[in-house]
Amino acid sequence: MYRLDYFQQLSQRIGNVTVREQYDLDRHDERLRSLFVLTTVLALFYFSYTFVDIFLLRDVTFRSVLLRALVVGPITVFLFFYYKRPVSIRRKELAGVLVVCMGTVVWCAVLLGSSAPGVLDYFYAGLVFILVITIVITPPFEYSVYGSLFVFACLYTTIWFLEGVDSHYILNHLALGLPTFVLTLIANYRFSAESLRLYMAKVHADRLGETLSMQNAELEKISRLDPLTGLANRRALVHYATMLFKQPTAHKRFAVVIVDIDYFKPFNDHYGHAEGDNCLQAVASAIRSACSPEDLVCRFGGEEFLVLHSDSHLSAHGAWSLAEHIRSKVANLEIAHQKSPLGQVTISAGGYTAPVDTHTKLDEIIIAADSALYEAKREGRNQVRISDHTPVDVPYQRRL
Ligand SMILES: Nc1nc2c(ncn2[C@@H]2O[C@H](COP(=O)(O)OP(=O)(O)OP(=O)(O)O)[C@@H](O)[C@H]2O)c(=O)[nH]1
Repeated sequence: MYRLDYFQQLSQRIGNVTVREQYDLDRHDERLRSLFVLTTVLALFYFSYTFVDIFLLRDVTFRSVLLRALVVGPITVFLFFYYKRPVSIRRKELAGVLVVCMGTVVWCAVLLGSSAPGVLDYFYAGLVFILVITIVITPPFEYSVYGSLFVFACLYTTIWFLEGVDSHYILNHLALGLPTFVLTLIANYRFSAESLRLYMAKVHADRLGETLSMQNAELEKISRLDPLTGLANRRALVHYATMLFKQPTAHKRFAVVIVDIDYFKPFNDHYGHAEGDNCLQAVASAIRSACSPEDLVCRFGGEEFLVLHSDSHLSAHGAWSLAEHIRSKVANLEIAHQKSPLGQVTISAGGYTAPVDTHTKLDEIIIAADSALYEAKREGRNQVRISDHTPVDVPYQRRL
């Protein structure tokens, strides 16, 4: 039996646990809910049959009431309490099957003492116990097999002791009992295997979903990074600025500083493109180290960088200090540049500072900061300028 596909699948592993353990854990609540409902319905049926006993088997009425009330009743109550205990759903289902087996024994015991003529017709109802164990409760397949085997054995042992039974009756009974036993077990297997297949499909879909969302997060991260310098790119800048300006905190200010490497074309022409790339990387990390971790530092263009800094007490002087700090960090790299009148790689920086406002437009701020940068370039490079003009006044415009 344990070679069946269903069991092989159950013994596979999902991470540290087996499929069986995970399946039981994940579907505990759903299976328990249906156990509660089914047990209630079955108990109602079972106990209402006391009236059938009274009507059909008058000679065993007392026995019927006594056994149901003193044996099956307390066991059923106990079963409901057991369902609430923190044990695996498999055990609860097994407990359900055991109670049905117990109910069968009691039912057979009631019938055994009767000499009423209707008992032989009534005995056919015993097959319902098999239906309950295989199809109604649909416990795990193995419990279904053991449970229905027990019920089958119990019924066909009892049958010999009923009054008025002959071999024709037993054969007739078997003609219905045997197919019921086998076919309902097959139905249980198909149901169990199909539920497991659907569950596994869901597990795979969930896993795929997790992998995809991790990959998406990774792609999202990559799509916001400049591959050469590892800094944020323009896309990240737009995202960050949108978030910053969307929720202005009272009295919060911001500064944008645009940093441009001086005489970078001659550097590239003289030292080559690869050396130009190394220089860009070194300048990028110098800028990053001059800023705080909360600042957005992005590669804005070829040899241009942009810093977006926000601070409640930021003044034009604060923005100037930040830009100046960046300038000196780059100067301290002391990267030789024979084609620059300054003899080494330097930067010029232009900044703009203003209060954070929902009406702030990133392109207007950049125009203002760029205007300051233009001034720093014009005045000899390797220096910083900060503007706090309204951006519309600026004479120099650039594309974003
Ligand atoms: N190595 C390298 N060079 C780049 C990259 N992106 C842009 N550049 C170069 O950067 C140079 C920019 O030169 P310009 O805009 O003329 O500016 P500049 O020579 O620095 O002059 P000023 O800014 O006025 O001091 C060009 O030669 C571009 O080819 C890059 O990713 N790697």
